[in-house]
Amino acid sequence: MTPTLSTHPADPETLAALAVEAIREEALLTPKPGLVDRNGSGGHTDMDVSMLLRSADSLHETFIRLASLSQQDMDAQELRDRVGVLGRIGEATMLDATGGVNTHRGALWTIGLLITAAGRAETEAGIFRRAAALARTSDSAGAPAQSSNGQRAVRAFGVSGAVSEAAAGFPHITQVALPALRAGLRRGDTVELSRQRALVSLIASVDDTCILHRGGRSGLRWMQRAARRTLDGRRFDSALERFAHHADQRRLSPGGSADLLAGAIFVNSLHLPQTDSPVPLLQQVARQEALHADH
Ligand SMILES: CC(C)(COP(=O)(O)OP(=O)(O)OC[C@H]1O[C@@H](n2cnc3c(N)ncnc32)[C@H](O[C@H]2O[C@H](COP(=O)(O)OP(=O)(O)OP(=O)(O)O)[C@@H](O)[C@H]2O)[C@@H]1O)[C@@H](O)C(=O)NCCC(=O)NCCS
Ligand SMILES: Nc1ncnc2[nH]cnc12
Repeated sequence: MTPTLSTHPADPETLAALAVEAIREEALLTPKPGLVDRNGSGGHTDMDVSMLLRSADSLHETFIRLASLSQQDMDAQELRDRVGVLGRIGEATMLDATGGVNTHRGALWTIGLLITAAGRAETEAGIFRRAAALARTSDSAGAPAQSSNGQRAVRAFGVSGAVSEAAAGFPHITQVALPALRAGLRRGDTVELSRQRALVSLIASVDDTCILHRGGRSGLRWMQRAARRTLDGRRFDSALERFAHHADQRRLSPGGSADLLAGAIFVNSLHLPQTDSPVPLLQQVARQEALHADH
């Protein structure tokens, strides 16, 4: 059963359970273009859905420890350094759980920053602001020693990758994924359909270094145009199936968009007020009701 958030500031256990659940829900969402889902391995040869679920579960302890940081007093630099230490332990634990396959490095980065921020922030805007400030603070341990596919793509194509997305306050979550997700739910679409539309909206606009690494600039252009056509077409569900089929065949995988979708699902599950203005009493009551109605 999906965990519920009954108090705020939230307790680390609940936040961690919601974070793991968000990553599991992204993995299970089917169909998805190029990504691992319940239908198969998409454009990948070294992962399947059970590996993704195992990887998500392996991050639970790291998320508890990240969320707990906000309960301790420390300055911004110490907080960033401790997040870095926990993040690297989390990456090693994930790689241990997957036999060395990079399943969720990006998800750990994105949700790791968001969960650290969520331990203290009382609004959604506050979470993104705190997470961005954390991402902009350099880690005293320095940059990761090993050059990644993502870093190579950032250098080769001059795009902004996972680090810049976070430093800018996750604009693709706040301005693309969350609005698409919520518009779908408001229209009465199913949760699954709303998440699929949010994912395809992300694919249409993110400079995803996973796609660039596999397919170069032309691969990214093809994915973004196919995503746009899928959103604009009349039958979203059949267009999505065709998109998924062709992306799988081309082995173009939007791993960055998948991680940002998981981040959006996580933040949405917190049911926090979206802005910093004082929360009207009625809204507080509505939030409590929403939390209880969800489960
Ligand atoms: C700072 C870190 C993020 C590491 O820095 P790095 O520069 O190495 O990061 P990147 O590689 O650039 O990005 C990391 C992952 O972020 C996802 N991503 C890609 N594009 C975007 C984007 N535009 N916005 C947001 N996120 C994005 C992506 O993750 C997914 O892809 C992974 C699979 O990719 P890959 O390894 O290339 O695998 P394959 O395609 O399968 O390879 P082949 O088979 O073809 O060889 C998968 O994990 C998805 O999650 C990027 O990979 C950060 O990690 C770091 O500093 N860590 C240190 C600890 C720390 O401070 N942590 C703090 C928070 S806990
Ligand atoms: N569903 C998925 N398939 C492949 N890589 C991913 N990274 C995060 N989620 C993923």
